[in-house]
Amino acid sequence: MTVDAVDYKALPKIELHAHLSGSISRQCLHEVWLKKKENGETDLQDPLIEMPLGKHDYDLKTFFPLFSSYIYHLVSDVWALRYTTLSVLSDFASDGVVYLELRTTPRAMPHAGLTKAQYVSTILSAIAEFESTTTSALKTKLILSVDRRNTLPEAYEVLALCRQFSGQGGVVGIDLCGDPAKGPINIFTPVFEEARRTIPGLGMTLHFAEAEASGTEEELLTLLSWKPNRIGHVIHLNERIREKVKRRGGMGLELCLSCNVHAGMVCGGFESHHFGEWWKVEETVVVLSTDDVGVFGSPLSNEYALVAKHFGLTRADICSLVRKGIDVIFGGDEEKERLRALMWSA
Ligand SMILES: CNc1ncnc2c1ncn2[C@@H]1O[C@H](COP(=O)(O)O)[C@@H](O)[C@H]1O
Repeated sequence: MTVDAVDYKALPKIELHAHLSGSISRQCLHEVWLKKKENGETDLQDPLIEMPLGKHDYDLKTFFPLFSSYIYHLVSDVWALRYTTLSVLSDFASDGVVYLELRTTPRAMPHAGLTKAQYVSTILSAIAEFESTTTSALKTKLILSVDRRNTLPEAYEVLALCRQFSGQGGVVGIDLCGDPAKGPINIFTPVFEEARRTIPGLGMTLHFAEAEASGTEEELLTLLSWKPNRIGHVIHLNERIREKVKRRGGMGLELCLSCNVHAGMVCGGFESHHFGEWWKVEETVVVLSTDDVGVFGSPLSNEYALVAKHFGLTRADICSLVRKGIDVIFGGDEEKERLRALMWSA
């Protein structure tokens, strides 16, 4: 059978690197805007004008302000948070995602009287609502992100929320994300070390070598010293760091092709993407991810189609790639069993 015969949407897939606010479709943002406009609650421009359909070429300079100066002003109350979360879940489910680890930076919404803990519990309630009211196979867990722009006390707040909502609560991991031009990140060492030491079963994933500025050997050695289970993007690393990543054994690599290509984070287009270098490396586990499907416009099914096209993966390669990802999820052994039963073996 040729690779063209794979139905990438129907292929049961796992998504491990998706930022909640960046995964909201423009149509959904437009619906939120319409309601706020009707209620006289916003002066913002229509999302379909601010972020026209088909525009995906945000680079690292234009990308981060999109959140702080636009999306966060639209998703600014419990109603919008619940509405957009349900829409994101529904989009992943319709794309054939059966297991999702959604990540988000806890955000208080003072005008709506929402604390960071209520932000997290609103999202967890939306996940529970989605799972109890649809027939979809999608199961979703949450990862809480520390932003590189955070202060140390803010990072400790994220840690406290991980503690509060981990276990049966639905939070399965902690992340470091945000603008790679901001730093240094070594101020967060005690937070991530404490997460590792004191919250049993909490996974750790870190944005790693995303840009030249965040790819210094000093930063990458610090990040590796926190002992992450997974790292994201993995672009600007030298041979020594590459060897260390391999030597760690079983490290998950969350690779986001469309994001990296559209944002100009890699040179040479899809066929030069470092997926080509990593996917056959036995010591690591590559997991294709969307990062911000609302911004970059490529659903996970398309990411699989892209690697098949640009790197010649066969149907068997695709099935084995997607199944291998199960080993590095944070959702526990029972979930791994469910996924092994669901995933196609070839
Ligand atoms: C290029 N890829 C990326 N690199 C680093 N951080 C990223 C990111 N994509 C998204 N974020 C982080 O996620 C936040 C939005 O989602 P949440 O409000 O947390 O759900 C952004 O503000 C940014 O800090």
